[in-house]
Amino acid sequence: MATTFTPKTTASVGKVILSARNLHKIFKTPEGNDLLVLDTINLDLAEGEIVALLGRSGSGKSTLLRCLIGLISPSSGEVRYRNRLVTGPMPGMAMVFQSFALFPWLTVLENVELGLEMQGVPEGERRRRALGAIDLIGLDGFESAYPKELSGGMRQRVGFARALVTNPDVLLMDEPFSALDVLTAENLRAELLDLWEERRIPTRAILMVTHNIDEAVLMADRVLILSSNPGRIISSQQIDLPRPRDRNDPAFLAAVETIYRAMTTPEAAFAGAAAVEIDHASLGMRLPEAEVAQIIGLIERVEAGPDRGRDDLPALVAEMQLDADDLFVITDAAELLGFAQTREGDITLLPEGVKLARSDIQERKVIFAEHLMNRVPLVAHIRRVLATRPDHRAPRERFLTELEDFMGAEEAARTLDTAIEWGRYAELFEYDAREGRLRLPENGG
Ligand SMILES: Nc1ncnc2c1ncn2[C@@H]1O[C@H](COP(=O)(O)OP(=O)(O)OP(=O)(O)O)[C@@H](O)[C@H]1O
Repeated sequence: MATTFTPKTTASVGKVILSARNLHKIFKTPEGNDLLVLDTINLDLAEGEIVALLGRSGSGKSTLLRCLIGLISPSSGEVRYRNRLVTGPMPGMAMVFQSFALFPWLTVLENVELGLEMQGVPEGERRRRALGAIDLIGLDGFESAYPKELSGGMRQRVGFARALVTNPDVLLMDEPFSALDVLTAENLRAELLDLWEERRIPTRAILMVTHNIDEAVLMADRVLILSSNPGRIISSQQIDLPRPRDRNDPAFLAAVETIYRAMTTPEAAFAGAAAVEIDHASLGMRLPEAEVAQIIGLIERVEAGPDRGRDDLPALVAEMQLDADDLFVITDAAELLGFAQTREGDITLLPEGVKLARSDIQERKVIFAEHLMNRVPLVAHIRRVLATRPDHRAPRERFLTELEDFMGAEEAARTLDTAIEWGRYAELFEYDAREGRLRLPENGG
């Protein structure tokens, strides 16, 4: 990483429109334990700016957007929109969702009108404004179509039209382009930026959640990075590049590298990577959902690469045609397992990673097993429980229930499935998916 992006301090932004002060959000796990998801969030969204919010999966980005727009209340702290306390959805703010969130039984026009219906706008005006929004977002001719007749890109246009029809002062977007194919996403991004630049929409500030570093640098004036477990804002980078931005411009590439660096600090990386002691509390460590084949594939690729054992993450993303976020899941796993380290936007293999890359299949399993037992308390715990049972078997549910003390049900299932995949590969235990039962291997493993 040779070039360094030096953020300029000239932000042509106006007064604060939306702010969060000392915001905390705690969820209850099904077992009734507290899960701190957002910790002391202080955030200002000012007039004239597009802000992108980046963070690992599960860091709390969607939760933060939902608190900001008043869909859920913070556990403590406050959100203010134009200095008024936000206690529920209010006119002036609108949201675009990743999943489009359209009603399948309503036409395009009816879906778009819905935003206004909820605000009590009379029917005639509703129709007029909905047709205007449909026209603005390039959906004319599709007014009477149903969502199932539309492509993903057209559906998301409906999602945008439904938000824009309310003339939002603040637009919040939760990964609005991530479910679209590359070209469609690029096209919609450019159109939204045109509407914004040419002031064809009254929107004065945009906050967008994204997984995509390139997209953040392409669109945003400022990029915020949220850490995981709990989510804290750990970095704010100004992107003062003229628009339209050119991805090949060295300043653009330098900005991308700066964000990669910020995303590979220990705080940004997957929380739990440092928790290696086997105690009950660290059972609650979420595992990055990477498959063994992906972890080993990455390690082999880095070991065989031009720099033998070190590589640049943006270059890997480009070469492997992955989203940065998908790559981070794999690098987080490699880091957690003690095979590699990511710093300053680079991945470097540790000696054990090099050894793994150079070993044959059987040796790899042994190395993997050793690292799992030493560094993943959940795997060691499963082994221990199986070893102490007379029949050396235990249902998956038994561990799931235990994990749900620490995290939400979905997260618990994902973490357990990851531990099972890793442990099976390492031949530490076997799993019968049909019976939902784990057991020690016949030979004791
Ligand atoms: N209603 C809820 N009850 C309990 N836990 C929840 C709830 N909503 C979210 N969580 C938990 O809060 C954490 C943050 O979730 P959130 O969806 O905000 O993350 P995210 O950064 O948006 O993730 P992604 O990028 O994968 O969409 C996760 O651990 C999730 O399981």
